This record gives sequence, structure tokens and C-alpha cells, in this order.
Amino acid sequence: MTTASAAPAVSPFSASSSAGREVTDWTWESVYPAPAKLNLFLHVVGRRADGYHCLQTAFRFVGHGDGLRFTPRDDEQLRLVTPLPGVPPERDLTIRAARLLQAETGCRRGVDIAVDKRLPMGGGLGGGSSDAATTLLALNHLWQLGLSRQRLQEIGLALGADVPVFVFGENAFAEGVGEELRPLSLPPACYLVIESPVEVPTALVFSAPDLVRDTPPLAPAAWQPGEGHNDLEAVVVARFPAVAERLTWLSGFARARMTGSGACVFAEFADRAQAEVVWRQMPAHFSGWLADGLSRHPLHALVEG
Ligand SMILES: C[C@@](CO)(OP(=O)(O)O)[C@H](O)COP(=O)(O)OP(=O)(O)OC[C@H]1O[C@@H](n2ccc(N)nc2=O)[C@H](O)[C@@H]1O
Ligand SMILES: Nc1ncnc2c1ncn2[C@@H]1O[C@H](COP(=O)(O)OP(=O)(O)O)[C@@H](O)[C@H]1O
Repeated sequence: MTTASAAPAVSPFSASSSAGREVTDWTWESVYPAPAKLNLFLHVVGRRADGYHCLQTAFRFVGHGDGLRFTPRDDEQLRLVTPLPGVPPERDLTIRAARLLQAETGCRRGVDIAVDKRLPMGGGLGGGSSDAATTLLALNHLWQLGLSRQRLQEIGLALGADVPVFVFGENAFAEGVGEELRPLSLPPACYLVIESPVEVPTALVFSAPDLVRDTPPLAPAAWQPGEGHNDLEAVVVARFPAVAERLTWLSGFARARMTGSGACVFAEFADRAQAEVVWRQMPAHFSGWLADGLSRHPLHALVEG
């Protein structure tokens, strides 16, 4: 993460565009990237009988995220070398993903998992979901399980509504609870993402009485980048002043949005130079970073189809 007082650092997970070509600067050998996603818009269009909400959203991957290392074991143990504060290892989405794969395939191998955590938890960047998807993709490869992308997406959905898109590997227009995916071709862009010093629980936002749940559905094929809003934003802004403060500030420069159920907010710029002008003016008590929009997930080629 970069701060307002220093030039934007090039992280092992940053990607930049050069002469129209996407360059991904993965400097760590054997690190499997778990990029963040942004919800470019998010409409709540209904509710299922089980209480889950029906959404329409556009997912965009960006060149900033967590990094995972996997050391396969000859016994069946699954070990998390880097437990997260407040998350027992057995509840961590990486361990749960690995356990589901063992159960699905009868695989008798284990793994040690180390996560370099960069994405804030409860930030709306899909960090836990991305870690889970990267675990599914990496272990399918390292344990030589041969599961299809479609099957890995189904397994991912059992872990969370946001996991399938990371396995799908393409920027996507999503419906259902986020599992009905169609690939999106998005123009190059650079994003300024501002983190908020709060963790917003997704379940709290979806259970709010004031959440608008009946936004009219869009025709997916007709959606244009820039269209739409985030229905979850008003709920979060009303309860978390720190998110409201960051949105208001960023809206003074560009069209600002909250991603997912918050707490991060972002704005899109045509290129890094324009984003940097705003980033340099961030108040000292804000924390934010720049990341280019990716054209696809960095591990897309790890599974066929
Ligand atoms: C809002 C979104 C938008 O991309 O992202 P985040 O902000 O969490 O990253 C997702 O839909 C979140 O997906 P994810 O974070 O995987 O949520 P889950 O663990 O499946 O759900 C957490 C809880 O939120 C509620 N929930 C979630 C998704 C949904 N479509 N309807 C819901 O009502 C349910 O109460 C569920 O128990
Ligand atoms: N590997 C993981 N990384 C982050 N959060 C995890 C992980 N495993 C489990 N969690 C749980 O998932 C919750 C949601 O985290 P995260 O996916 O980062 O946020 P969001 O859904 O807002 O994008 C966390 O508060 C934490 O309790």
C-alpha cells in the first residue's frame, strides 16, 4: 500500500500499461497472485427465497493484491503459516478451499500456505474470496487434480458469492448472487483506491432495512462502463462516517464509488498520470494506492477453458 507522502510504490502485484501492452510486474518467483476486484457498479435487483440478494454488477480485476505461496506436503495436513488476526486457521478461506478440494477429489496430499496479506479485510475488494480462488487454481495445478474451470467455480461458490469470478478469470458482468458471469472487455484505466479505517461486514449491509432492493434490471449486453451506481453505498455511508468522508473528498475530483459492501472507495482515471495528480493531494490521514485495471486475472492460463 502506498501513502500520500511517498511516490506510488511498484508492488510485486502491480501491473502497468506500456505502449498499449499490459505488463505485469510479478517480481517474486513462485508467488501466486490474488488480485483485488472492484465493483464498477452494483445494483440489488431482488431477493431469493433463502434471503440472498440478486445482484447485477461489473467486476474488474486490478493490479494490486495478496500473494500466496504453496509448499505441497506428502501427508494430508493443511497448514496456514500466516494466520490472520481474528480468523482461526480452520475458518480461513484458503484452508477451507484446500479442504474442499481434498473432499471433492480424495487427494491424499497436503500443503503449507503462506499469505502476504495486502488487501484490507472487509474492504469490498474481495481479498478473502481472491485468496480462496487462487488456492483452488494453484492446488488444482500443484496437486495435478485436473478439475475444469467450471467445476472449480462451482466449488468456489460454496465458499462465497465472490469466489467464482476470480476462478472465471475474466472481468465480468455478473448476475444471480454473482455466479452468472459473462466476460467483459474493458478499456485500459488506472484506479485510485482509498481504504477506510473500518471493516464493514457484508452481512450487516445486506440485512439493513433501508437497503434498496428493487433497482430495475439492466439489459446486460447494453451496459456501458460508467453506467450504474452502488445500491449498498447509501447503507454504508449512513453508518460509517469514515467512508462518507472519503467518498465526499474523492467526488471533488472524479466520479467516486464504493466497491462492493465497502469500506474502500475508488475513482477511475484514463491513465496513471491523471490518477497520480489526485493521489498526491490526498489528506495525510487517508491511505490509498493506485492500480491499473487488468484485462484478465493473472492466473487465467493456469486452468484450461
Ligand atoms: C457485496 C459483494 C459484491 O461483490 O462483495 P464484497 O463487498 O463482500 O467484497 C458480494 O456480493 C459479497 O460476496 P461475499 O463476500 O462472497 O459474500 P458471502 O460470504 O457469500 O455472503 C456474506 C453474507 O452476505 C449476505 N449476502 C451476500 C451476497 C448476496 N448476494 N446477498 C446476500 O444477502 C448473506 O447474508 C451472506 O451470508
Ligand atoms: N484469507 C482471508 N482473507 C481475508 N478475509 C478472510 C480470509 N479468510 C476468511 N476471511 C474472513 O472473510 C471476511 C471478509 O473478508 P474480505 O473478503 O477481505 O472482505 P470483502 O468481502 O469485504 O471483500 C473477513 O472479515 C474474514 O473474517
